[in-house]
Amino acid sequence: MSRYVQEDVSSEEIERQRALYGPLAQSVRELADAVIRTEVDDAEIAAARAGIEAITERLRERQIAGSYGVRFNAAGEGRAWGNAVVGTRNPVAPPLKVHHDSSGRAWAEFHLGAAYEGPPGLVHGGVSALILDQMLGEAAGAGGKPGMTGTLTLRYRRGTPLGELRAEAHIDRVEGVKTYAVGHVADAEGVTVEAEGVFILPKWACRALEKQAREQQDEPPPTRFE
Ligand SMILES: CCCCCCCC/C=C\CCCCCCCC(=O)SCCNC(=O)CCNC(=O)[C@H](O)C(C)(C)COP(=O)(O)OP(=O)(O)OC[C@H]1O[C@@H](n2cnc3c(N)ncnc32)[C@H](O)[C@@H]1OP(=O)(O)O
Repeated sequence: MSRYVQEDVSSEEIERQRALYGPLAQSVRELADAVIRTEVDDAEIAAARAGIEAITERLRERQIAGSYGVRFNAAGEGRAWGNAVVGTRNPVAPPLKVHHDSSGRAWAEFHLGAAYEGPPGLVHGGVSALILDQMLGEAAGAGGKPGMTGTLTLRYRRGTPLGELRAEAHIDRVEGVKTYAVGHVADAEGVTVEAEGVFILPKWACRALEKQAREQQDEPPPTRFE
């Protein structure tokens, strides 16, 4: 089943939901950080666990079947709120607020805390790959050619400290359905991880985009999601 969902919701309703679910996810991020770092006594841990399980049960009373997917409204606004990097509703996502320009550039400033640790005090290499996968994909989408990651190559130049970071990406070149993008993660001292990747507009999406273009004539299809 496709997780690209067309929903008839207004921009106002999207804003209402963002204001509701964004802070909920943020509270759970705080919880994850607190769980890693707490030093309270055993009885407090047991009580906290019971409280958390009760809340989980309340939220489970009504659930989406499956994952959140990507939801579009009639205005072409796309919501990838379950996305592991940018998802407004996903507590696992830092989340990154990605800025774009139409030349195929994407950038974000963000904070990675204790939940993203690999080597002591440093960001897990897989987390850096996760972030760069998204950022290079966002650059490809910003340039008008969204795609699935075909190949992603990383060079870890030095450890990335947990804390305030910046990621950037841009399109290097486009060859048909393949968009080559490059980017990096940096701390205040400079680049820590470099990435290059090829993002491929899948055959099924080519067909969907052609159909959409036929239906909407000159309106460009949505290529970015937040
Ligand atoms: C209504 C609009 C919809 C738009 C939808 C776009 C979706 C993106 C959305 C949102 C962007 C936001 C940002 C997200 C960022 C995160 C992205 C991820 O994490 S993606 C998850 C990880 N990646 C996978 O799971 C891919 C799994 N692989 C596949 O699905 C296919 O293999 C795919 C789509 C990559 C290619 O399949 P084929 O059937 O469409 O095309 P074939 O004919 O095989 O290849 C086309 C060309 O690409 C090359 N190619 C194929 N696979 C390659 C690869 N792995 N590496 C390099 N080149 C590859 C081929 O050699 C061919 O090149 P030649 O035309 O001959 O020059």
